[in-house]
Amino acid sequence: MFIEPFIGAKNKKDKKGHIEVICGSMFSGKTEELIRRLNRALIAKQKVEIFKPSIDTRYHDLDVVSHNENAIRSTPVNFADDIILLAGDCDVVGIDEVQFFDNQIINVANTLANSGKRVILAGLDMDFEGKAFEPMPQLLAIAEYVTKVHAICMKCGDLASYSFRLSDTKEKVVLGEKESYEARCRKCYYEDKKT
Ligand SMILES: Nc1ncnc2c1ncn2[C@@H]1O[C@H](COP(=O)(O)OP(=O)(O)O)[C@@H](O)[C@H]1O
Ligand SMILES: Cc1cn([C@H]2C[C@H](O)[C@@H](COP(=O)(O)O)O2)c(=O)[nH]c1=O
Ligand SMILES: [Zn+2]
Repeated sequence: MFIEPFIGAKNKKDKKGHIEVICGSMFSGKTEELIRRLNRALIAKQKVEIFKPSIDTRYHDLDVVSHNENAIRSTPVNFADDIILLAGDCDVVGIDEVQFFDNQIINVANTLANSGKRVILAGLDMDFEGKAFEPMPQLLAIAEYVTKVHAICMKCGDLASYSFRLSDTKEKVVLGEKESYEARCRKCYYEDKKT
């Protein structure tokens, strides 16, 4: 379990910001872990703002919702830069589904952290083809703290780090849930991967 480097106790005016990234496959618990950290910051009476890309309306227009229906209120944004304007004077910024932002999210994360905020980003590290999901590799590079979480392989029950797409669609962005994707371990993912 991730132990927060500091939470509410530090003197606000000389607080240093930093970036945390939570990554992994679909169903690996990224959103649950994001919600857990944000709820703990709220308990510590920190001012928290949460964002998600407006493209992601799978469960709810406003809430960030995990696959097991944990939820936290968020602000959907069209562009990464909107987050700078909307974050205001908060202490903690949480962003879910970061893989759906363009590379400007890297500058946004740095700007927020450099202004003293704790920035927590959650998203897919790989797409359905088993390739890096930009801009995640760059976010991993600039983060002070990285957590990779794992799902359970739907074929063999081992730990899973791949998101296997059940349909033949080749577009990179296809929103979906259990009807469209399965968490798989390396072996089970490559056994059935379409070339
Ligand atoms: N194959 C799976 N492996 C692990 N958890 C799964 C799986 N399929 C469904 N779940 C559910 O998904 C939850 C995690 O959901 P969530 O935090 O939204 O994941 P992510 O954001 O990584 O997609 C788990 O607590 C569990 O209830
Ligand atoms: C692998 C992969 C996934 N997606 C989509 C499918 C879901 O809508 C989200 C991921 O959600 P989660 O919270 O991580 O379960 O991304 C996609 O568009 N392209 C892909 O390659
Ligand atoms: Zn497997």
